[in-house]
Amino acid sequence: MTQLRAFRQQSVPPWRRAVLKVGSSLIAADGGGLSTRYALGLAQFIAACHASGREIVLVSSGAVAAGRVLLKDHSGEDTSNAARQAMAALGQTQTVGLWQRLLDIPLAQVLLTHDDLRNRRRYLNARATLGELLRHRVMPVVNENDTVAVDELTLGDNDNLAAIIAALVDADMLLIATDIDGLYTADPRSNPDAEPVNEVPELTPEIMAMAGAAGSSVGTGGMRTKLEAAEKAGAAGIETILFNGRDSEVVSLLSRDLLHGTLLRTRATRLQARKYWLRHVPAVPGHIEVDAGAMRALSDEGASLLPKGILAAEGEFQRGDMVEIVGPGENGSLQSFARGISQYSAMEINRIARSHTRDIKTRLGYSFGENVVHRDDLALVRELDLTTGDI
Ligand SMILES: Nc1ncnc2c1ncn2[C@@H]1O[C@H](COP(=O)(O)OP(=O)(O)O)[C@@H](O)[C@H]1O
Ligand SMILES: N[C@@H](CCC(=O)OP(=O)(O)O)C(=O)O
Repeated sequence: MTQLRAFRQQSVPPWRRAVLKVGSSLIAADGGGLSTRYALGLAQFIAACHASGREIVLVSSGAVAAGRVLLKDHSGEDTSNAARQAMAALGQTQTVGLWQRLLDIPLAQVLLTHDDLRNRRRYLNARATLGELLRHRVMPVVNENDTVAVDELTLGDNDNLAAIIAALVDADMLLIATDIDGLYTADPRSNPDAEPVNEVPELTPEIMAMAGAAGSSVGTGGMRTKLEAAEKAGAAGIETILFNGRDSEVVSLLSRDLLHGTLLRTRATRLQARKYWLRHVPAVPGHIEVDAGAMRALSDEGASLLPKGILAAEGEFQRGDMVEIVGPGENGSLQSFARGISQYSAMEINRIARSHTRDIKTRLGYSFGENVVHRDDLALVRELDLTTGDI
């Protein structure tokens, strides 16, 4: 490749929690299995972030590339799904092992499929688990659950998964480390005149058209899936950074919040995006009725809804459903003043209504946490009226 124009230096917007996606092209050199060559610099970056109190969820590819080398004698050039899935299963332990060797931080393996995240109950469970891990300062290392996710394995799309995880954990930033300096106006491997794109204020069809396929033999999605990921993250109000994880100087500057790469901005703020989403997810028939104290706490104090203030649940909704929250209105009537995602089904709520949070476990035999509706999953009707939806 001829010498391309360099990316200029710019500041990284402030962040505290980020999802870092590391592609196969970084932890598995072409065809040679796993290598610490580039992973080491990225691990140092992670360690520096961790030491400064920041939180990172690592989405690491590389399982297939790692497993391929180990299965070589058996599979040869076998590219059937089953063979690739076997490679992924074999390579996954190696991938997490590699990160654990390089990092003095406890790591937790999390394998997910897109299907898991489309299912609202599993989505809540995954969110709770990741939240709990981060609270304990453990770094989750996420990959697709390739054993069951044939679609993902065919498409090889950890970029999009990373964006969904970023929204799931309410990250401030999506960091995508790859084998190229950033986005160019065209794939530089076939267009030597391609120009660097330092900043994308908004993802337009013209920008999307710049993306080509994967450049290396181990990478799968190419620039296209990275831009799709940025679009998804952007819709959740999260900005994306693309940078070259092979360039030790670039990685080390990133620890000092200096970027040589592409910053993909979003016009939506996280709050706007969340309220927009809360407004547009259809509510199921049914509601949670709360007392005047809970209504005040939710409306005026920004509190989450606890069982103590709940009088009853109506309808047959399930954990993860969006429901109306009603409280005392004029002349003894009920007034709908908020909507939110319920952590408990209607049946469960009726068993824990009026009780103290510490009694949830005794009453149900299990607990999904103290909040029946978490503040982040709740929007007041008056806020929804103010939201224009124009984001
Ligand atoms: N417009 C573009 N700008 C930069 N890279 C591009 C572009 N279009 C296609 N690419 C290719 O995308 C590759 C990165 O994607 P990929 O190989 O899937 O990496 P990873 O394993 O990190 O996911 C680059 O090496 C490059 O060849
Ligand atoms: N889940 C698979 C591949 C996922 C994938 O998206 O790969 P990449 O394009 O290198 O990020 C693996 O770990 O090998």
